[in-house]
Amino acid sequence: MTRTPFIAGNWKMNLDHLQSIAFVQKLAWSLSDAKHDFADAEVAVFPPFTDLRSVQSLISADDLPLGFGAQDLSQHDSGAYTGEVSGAFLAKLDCAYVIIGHSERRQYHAETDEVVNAKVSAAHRHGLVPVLCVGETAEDLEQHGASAVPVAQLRAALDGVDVSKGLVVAYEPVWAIGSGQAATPEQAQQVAAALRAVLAELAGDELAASTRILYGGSVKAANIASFLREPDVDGALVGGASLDIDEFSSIVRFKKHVGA
Ligand SMILES: O=C(CO)COP(=O)(O)O
Repeated sequence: MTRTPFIAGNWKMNLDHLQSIAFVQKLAWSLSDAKHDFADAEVAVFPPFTDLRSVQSLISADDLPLGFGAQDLSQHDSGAYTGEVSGAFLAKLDCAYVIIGHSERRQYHAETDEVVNAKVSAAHRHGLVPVLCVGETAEDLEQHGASAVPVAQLRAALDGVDVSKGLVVAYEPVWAIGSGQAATPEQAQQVAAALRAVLAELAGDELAASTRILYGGSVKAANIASFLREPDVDGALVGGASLDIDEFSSIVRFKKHVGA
């Protein structure tokens, strides 16, 4: 079973819609000279909601080899939910993906496992592929080891969910996010393998073998190859380094080390 490597850039709350246009143009230019290297990797950006229309127009007008998605969605489809954004609206903007359950949403916006589960279903109702984030805090790591919390979060998020509707899992240890201290490739592999075992149990071996599991947390050009060499790590969810065009395109180029 081959899984196409996936390099995803989570811009978080950075770049307004005008900046996003200049950024995507430069990124596409920077990637174009590496086309032969990344032809079989998938690259996607996750801009703020307000940029999505601009990014969509640019990517479709110039037929750029980039996917895109949103950083969150509402668990509801429409109605009196001030400030929320429906998956239906994201689908209308051609988003392929939506990040769900990022630790910053869990931490600063009190998103529980139940809310994350409802959001995964909402994404599926609208044909969006969730990029489902799970990960342990430093405290969890110390008390329970690396896998326990991510595995529990995955089980809760997928309770009652039909995984065949599409799923990408991102393992992001909270302590590694924005800290400059990435997990070791061995830890990323250990947790990715544990997550894949849960997918096999819930959805069968075939779906587990075809679902991409990303690592996220202080990924940069200097360490991407070490993660992609691990058999169960299929790509990266990149935060800070996705805002630096040279760094992000170097990360994308490193995909050629997969399976090396
Ligand atoms: O949270 C992340 C991606 O979703 C990772 O962020 P950094 O790459 O900045 O550590």
